[in-house]
Amino acid sequence: MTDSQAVPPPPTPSSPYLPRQARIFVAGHRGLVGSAVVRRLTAEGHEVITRDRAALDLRDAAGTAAFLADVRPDAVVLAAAKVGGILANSTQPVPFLEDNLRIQLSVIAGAHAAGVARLLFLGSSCIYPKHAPQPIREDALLTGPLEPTNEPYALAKIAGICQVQSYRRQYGAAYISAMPTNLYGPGDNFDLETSHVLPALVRRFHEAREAGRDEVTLWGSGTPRREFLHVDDLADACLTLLAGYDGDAPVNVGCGEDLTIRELAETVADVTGFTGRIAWDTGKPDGTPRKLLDVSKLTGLGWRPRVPLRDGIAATYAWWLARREGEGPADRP
Ligand SMILES: NC(=O)C1=CN([C@@H]2O[C@H](COP(=O)(O)OP(=O)(O)OC[C@H]3O[C@@H](n4cnc5c(N)ncnc54)[C@H](OP(=O)(O)O)[C@@H]3O)[C@@H](O)[C@H]2O)C=CC1
Ligand SMILES: C[C@H]1O[C@H](OP(=O)(O)OP(=O)(O)OC[C@H]2O[C@@H](n3cnc4c(=O)[nH]c(N)nc43)[C@H](O)[C@@H]2O)[C@@H](O)[C@@H](O)C1=O
Repeated sequence: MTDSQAVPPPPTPSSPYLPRQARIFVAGHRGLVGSAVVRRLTAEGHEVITRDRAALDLRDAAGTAAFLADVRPDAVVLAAAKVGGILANSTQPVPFLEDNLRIQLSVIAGAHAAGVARLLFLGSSCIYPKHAPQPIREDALLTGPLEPTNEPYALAKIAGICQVQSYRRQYGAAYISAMPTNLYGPGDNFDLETSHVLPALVRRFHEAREAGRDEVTLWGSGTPRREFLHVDDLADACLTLLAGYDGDAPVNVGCGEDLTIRELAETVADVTGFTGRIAWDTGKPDGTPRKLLDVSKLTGLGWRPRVPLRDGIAATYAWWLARREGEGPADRP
């Protein structure tokens, strides 16, 4: 059990930006982030509106605008996106660029046309330059070249920030952007080809132990540093921002600490009970060397991360095992 499950976060005070009775459309509600945001908003007593992708493809601007005009939510959380780890980003640049641009255009423009007063757009820490000074402040945006493995995705996200800022500037819309670091938790993608590193490691070590293998090969050199935030902490941050932030600049969301991929691997091996050797396939990309976020803007609003990394990994491992036993293959559709 994670800390956040054991002790519920304090209720967010009712705010002019997000009244207690606000009806909120969460785009991407089946994903890692969207499902956590739905849990958190529901716990706060909000009415949450969702649509499955089969009923509404958010790349369809006309369909999305019609849906939003019909439902008229008070607020939108845009957590729908084409998302994946370093390999998926490298091998599928077209949907990482185009799907994300199209989803953002549909949802943000559709929300404004429907009179939606409040919107939170989720970007990613990969928007910052590859060699940005660490920890990375929000004003590092557009100060240098991007990391090539996820440049199409990063450019789509930068366009999303600019779109939000443009609606603020031209129409005075109270739309805002958050830039989360690498996330993990229940609801994550455990497909080894498309996932991020943390769920991939959980699965690799578990399956190696189960099969009695004494070596696991991971990607890259193990030297890049990453910051990992539990998705329940991210959901709390989304509430903090929706209730208390109305600025032009995106706001970083991270835990303020990072570690090497090798250190992460050792922790995950320990949690999953794998005692064999860890090998590194240096033919696979490392990606950006480091992307630790400066989170002083968010902590200045009173938010704090609550889930320690090791506890969060153990809870995520338990979630994946339970889901696997209950529902067959752990991969998402
Ligand atoms: N995971 C991470 O480490 C990080 C994530 N983020 C950001 O957080 C947000 C959410 O990411 P995350 O939850 O991890 O991603 P997931 O892949 O877990 O979830 C994405 C969601 O978007 C939905 N979606 C994708 N395309 C469409 C579409 N065309 N129409 C309708 N729905 C669609 C998916 O639907 P379906 O379930 O049907 O596939 C899914 O529910 C993204 O903006 C991402 O950039 C930022 C930093 C790190
Ligand atoms: C959130 C962020 O996520 C992506 O960036 P990333 O942080 O580089 O992504 P990642 O989690 O996939 O990898 C982190 C590190 O881990 C190493 N690594 C080792 N072994 C495995 C492994 O088995 N799988 C994966 N995926 N990585 C591995 C891997 O080589 C890399 O050095 C962006 O594309 C973009 O989508 C984005 O915004």
